[in-house]
This record gives sequence, C-alpha cells and structure tokens, in this order.
Amino acid sequence: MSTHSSSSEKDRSPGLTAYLGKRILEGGTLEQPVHLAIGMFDGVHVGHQAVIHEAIKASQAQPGSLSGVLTFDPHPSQVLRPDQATALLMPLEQRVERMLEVGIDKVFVFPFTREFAAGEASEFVPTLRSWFPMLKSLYVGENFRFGAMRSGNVDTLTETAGPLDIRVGVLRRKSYQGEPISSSAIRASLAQGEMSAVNSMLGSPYRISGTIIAGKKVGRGLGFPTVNISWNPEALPRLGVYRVEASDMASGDKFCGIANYGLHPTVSEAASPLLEVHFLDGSEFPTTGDKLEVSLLEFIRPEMKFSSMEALQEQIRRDVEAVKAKDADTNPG
Ligand SMILES: Cc1cc2nc3c(=O)[nH]c(=O)nc-3n(C[C@H](O)[C@H](O)[C@H](O)COP(=O)(O)O)c2cc1C
Ligand SMILES: Nc1ncnc2c1ncn2[C@@H]1O[C@H](COP(=O)(O)OP(=O)(O)OP(=O)(O)O)[C@@H](O)[C@H]1O
Repeated sequence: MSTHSSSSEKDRSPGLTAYLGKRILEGGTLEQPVHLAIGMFDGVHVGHQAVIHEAIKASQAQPGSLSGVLTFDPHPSQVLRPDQATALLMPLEQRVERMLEVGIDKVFVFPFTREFAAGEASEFVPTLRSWFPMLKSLYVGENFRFGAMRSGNVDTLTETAGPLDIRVGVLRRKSYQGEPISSSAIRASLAQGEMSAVNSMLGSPYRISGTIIAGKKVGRGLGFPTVNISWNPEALPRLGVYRVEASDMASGDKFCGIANYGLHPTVSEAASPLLEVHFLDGSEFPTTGDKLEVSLLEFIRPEMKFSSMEALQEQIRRDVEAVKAKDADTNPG
C-alpha cells in the first residue's frame, strides 16, 4: 500500500486497510510485488500459520516483494446471519497482532459487506488484482470457499488466477488427533476446557490480554488475593479454575498463577463471567491499571457453589497445591 498514494489510487480501493506493525495505512493500492494468504484466520491456528508461512516463503524467494494476509472484517456471519453470528476467538486487533508475530509483512483488512459477499466467484481474483496490481501468488487451504453462495473453491481460484499470471498455492488441511484443525474446533474445545487441544491447535497457549481493574477485595479476605482482568471474549472458555502464566505487558515480567474464570456464585453471583488471577510467585505483582497477558495452560476444575466461605477457601488451598505441583513438574529446578 503506497504511503504516497494519489487520490485516484484511493478511489480505486474502497476501504482496504493495511496494518504494518502498529501503523495503520488507509486507502491506496499496493504498488509492490506481493504474495498473499487469504482467509478469516480467527485464532491464527496451526493450519492458518502454515498458509501464512507459504506467503512468507514466496516473498523471501523474491527480493523486493512483500508477504501479506488479506482478511475481512466483520466476520461474514455477522453480516449474513447476525442473529447467529459466530463468537470469535479473538478481536481483529489481536488477530492482526498474531499474524504479524507469525512473520507476515502486512495485513490487509477488507470490510466484509453483503455486496462483497454477493460478488461472482469469477470476479474475485480480478478484484484482488485491482487492489494489488503486482499480485504474484495466492495461498489458501484446500477448504477455502469464496464468492456468492460460497460457490468458488480452489479450482475456481486456480482457473481464474492462471490467465492473470498469478500462482495459487493450496495447502492440505492440518489435523490434530486425526481431525482437521479449524477455528470452530478450537471454539468447541475451549468451551469444554480442553486446553491441551486448544493450545496444540493454536500452536501456542490461548492468551487473554486486559487491564487490571479494581475488585471487591473478597479474595483478600479468603487469603487468596486476586487481580481482576477487564476482558469480554466472544467465544467463552469453560467456567472454572485454570493453571495460568501471566505476563506484565509493560515490564515483560512473568508470573505463575491460578485463575478463576466465572461468576463466583459462593460469594455473590456475577451477571457475566470475570477473570481473576492469584499470583503464586514473585513479590512485585502487577496492580490496578497495569496491562496483563494471561495464558490459560490447563483446566483444573469447574467452578462450583460452596456451602460456606470456609469450604471455598479449603478447595482453593487444594487447587493452589495442585497447580504448584504441576508448575514444579513443568519447570523443574
Ligand atoms: C483459584 C480460585 C478458585 C475459585 N473457585 C471458586 C469457586 O469454585 N466458586 C466460587 O464461587 N468462587 C470461586 N473463586 C472466586 C472467589 O470467590 C473470588 O476470589 C472472590 O469472589 C474474589 O472477589 P474480589 O476479586 O472481588 O475480591 C475462586 C477464586 C480463585 C482464585
Ligand atoms: N487446518 C487447516 N490447514 C490448512 N489450512 C487451513 C486450515 N484451516 C483453514 N485453513 C485455511 O486458512 C485460511 C483461513 O481459514 P478460515 O479462517 O477461513 O477457516 P477455518 O480455520 O476452517 O475456520 P472455520 O472453522 O471458522 O471455518 C483459508 O485459506 C483456509 O482454507
């Protein structure tokens, strides 16, 4: 995307937005050879990463070219069936950040509209060419569908790209335990608390980032002080207790911890789930206002309503012992 784009270039690319690092560039076409991975990429899972790596490899083999991801926002389900919209694993900003971490040069976000969805499949590649005049290659998974009624598939893509001298790379679907990895499979495992499956399919621990907000200080009375994280995901993890690793986003300091994601029905039932973390080691803990990243490593048990605060306290004591033992196993010495 040219930073010096003229107004006529802007006219030709309605709303295509490119993210490069933290900088957001609006409008313009990309006047540079580019190799593109295409898709929604919610979660940026291991299968998505394989597709993205193909675009990176292609650009490395062609000096002077860029690797890019072309993705869409909002999610098609929000536009086409808003009453049953897909609950996403991550907001757009986190998705873009993950794709940049994976090593892509730029992320291009195109607004997904009903009009775009109704476009003929045969027009898809020519449209891409109008946004990226020097488009060299495209990478998708074998299940990629596009165009009106999802009528376009990898064959349509190859047939329409060939005459424009654009190479198409199609990747076999990556699997986990014999089943294809997909954003939907990860959402289902997350709802079941199957963190080993979630984290394996994602290729790295499921991460939450949020600011620490003030709590009611009940945890302190229980003997297990917690920090509350402001976080409202679309795809909900199973309510319960987790072994976590927390990282202070300003200092980078890491802390082993135990978290409860739930409604804390024993104390007073909350209207919506809250994530709270009790740190197990260190002394200078992050506090209210700090930004924290929390990785959910393992599901320990479901949240329960206890008959007394003493019973809850006793259970948390056991949870903490269990988590410390697992941490010791994971990081011996
Ligand atoms: C490891 C851990 C496990 C917890 N498990 C439960 C539980 O099973 N049921 C429950 O009602 N509350 C549970 N809680 C939540 C406590 O009730 C919570 O710490 C307290 O409500 C904190 O409120 P505050 O942040 O406003 O001080 C748990 C908290 C922690 C840290
Ligand atoms: N397991 C996989 N292995 C390789 N490529 C994949 C895999 N899953 C998806 N892709 C490809 O990655 C791109 C983005 O995938 P997309 O987000 O559209 O689908 P998905 O992960 O299957 O999600 P959903 O479950 O929501 O359909 C597409 O090109 C798709 O074909």
